[in-house]
Amino acid sequence: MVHKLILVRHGQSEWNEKNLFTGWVDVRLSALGEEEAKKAGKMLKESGLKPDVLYTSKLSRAIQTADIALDHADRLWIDVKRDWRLNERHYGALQGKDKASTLEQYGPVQFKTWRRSFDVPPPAIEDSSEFSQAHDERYADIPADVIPKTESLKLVIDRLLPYWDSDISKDLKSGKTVMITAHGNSLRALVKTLDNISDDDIAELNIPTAIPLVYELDDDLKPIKPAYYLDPEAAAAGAAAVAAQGAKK
Ligand SMILES: O=C(O)[C@@H](CO)OP(=O)(O)O
Repeated sequence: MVHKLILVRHGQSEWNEKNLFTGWVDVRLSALGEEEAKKAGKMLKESGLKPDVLYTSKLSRAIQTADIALDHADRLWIDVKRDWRLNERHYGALQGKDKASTLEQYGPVQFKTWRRSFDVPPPAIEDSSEFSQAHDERYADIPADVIPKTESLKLVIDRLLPYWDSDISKDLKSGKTVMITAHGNSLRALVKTLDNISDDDIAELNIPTAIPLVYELDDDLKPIKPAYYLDPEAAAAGAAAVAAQGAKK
């Protein structure tokens, strides 16, 4: 049996537009992001893919993207599961900082290490920071010492894979088409695992906003062919724009 998995990064957020490190800060979609989500829904509908269940993070930009896209795909009614383990990578003390100024201040090597290295997390955020999630009620059921104060991609994989095993993979194996709307780095964590990408090579992988990425998986949930974007040209341009983000003012 072929198991279908659709990954969608949220549309452009207000902080993507402003070029700020975001992580767990709960910003909403920009007007462009809402448009991108609509397009994603239309692409889904045209493709004939029919998600049966939706997984999202606990962050509004992923939730909004899913709602808009599913509405335009006539699938707004499907079951939904939200979990913090699909959240964006926690960006630590970088949350709220301008990417271009950070690149200028720390230089390209440190900047890329913080953004794209596999296992180097940025400095931790203080609980007193206005951009900390230490007291955010949506995480009230998570033990305080489990709520991250910063994360590397490796730490994202460590928190995401148990959820993949306990929930997402079960729905896939039962024959459901699963759609996940999440974030640039939480999706990089998943793609790294599904495609078995090395710790070094993952640095060069960027996920564009709101273009569905489709996996066809075997019974062991291994890809039976390379995953494909529903709009490959737009995806390549979008991924290049993400890679170049720090350079923008
Ligand atoms: O700021 C962030 O949370 C992420 C995604 O928008 O940025 P980056 O692509 O720099 O990891």
